[in-house]
Amino acid sequence: MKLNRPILIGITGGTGSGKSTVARAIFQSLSEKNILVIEQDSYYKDQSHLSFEERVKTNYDHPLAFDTPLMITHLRELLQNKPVNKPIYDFELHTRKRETQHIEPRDIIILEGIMILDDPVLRDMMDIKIFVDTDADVRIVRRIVRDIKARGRSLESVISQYLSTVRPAHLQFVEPTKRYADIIIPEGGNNQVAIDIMVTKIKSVIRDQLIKA
Ligand SMILES: Nc1ncnc2c1ncn2[C@@H]1O[C@H](COP(=O)(O)OP(=O)(O)O)[C@@H](O)[C@H]1O
Ligand SMILES: O=c1ccn([C@@H]2O[C@H](COP(=O)(O)O)[C@@H](O)[C@H]2O)c(=O)[nH]1
Repeated sequence: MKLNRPILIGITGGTGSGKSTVARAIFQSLSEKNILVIEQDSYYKDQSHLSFEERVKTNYDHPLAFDTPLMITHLRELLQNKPVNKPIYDFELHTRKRETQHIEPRDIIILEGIMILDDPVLRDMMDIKIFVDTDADVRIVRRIVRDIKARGRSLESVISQYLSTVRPAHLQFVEPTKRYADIIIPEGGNNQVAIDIMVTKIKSVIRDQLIKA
């Protein structure tokens, strides 16, 4: 199948809300496997010019922490069926790796991240916008487990970062973008009814694009 142009689906929500889990569930439920998932996290700014101590102090929940112009450029290229070299982010070192990942364009592109509905240019590029809505207490518990297991953090550092930057920035920048979503999915990946509705909608957007092709 080759679509007239690739479809871009945005999935946002707070940290630990289940964005990646929803992206995976949509991928698994679609028989069409020409899908690419891009994490906004890959586009955190390069901080190799800073010392590790300085990098730890960065507010990673502020829109300015991301290299949004580069992400928009890459998404535009993918939507024009061109390949890109995507940055790779190292969460333990808080900076970009030297190597990049070569990504070929696909018919369906899922972009997931905490701040993807904040930028009006990015919003306008999306065919479907999803907000995964999960209570803050559930999200922080999930984040503690994940950050200790997968991102090399201590319990104290996760709690201190959550209270100083993650929580205030969530209320200021992430939560307000809910108003831009086409659909709000409570509880994320285990909400099979919402996943089925999204898959039906994605199939209808694919059909529209096939008719235009
Ligand atoms: N509905 C759920 N029930 C239980 N655990 C979940 C659920 N959704 C996600 N998780 C777990 O919570 C953690 C964060 O989920 P993830 O999808 O990575 O969130 P996000 O991408 O929004 O940060 C992961 O370890 C994941 O396995
Ligand atoms: O160097 C970094 C970069 C980011 N973070 C935190 O990651 C989350 C976003 O990732 P999710 O997968 O959506 O949870 C964000 O809240 C940042 O605080 C970090 O800790 N260090």
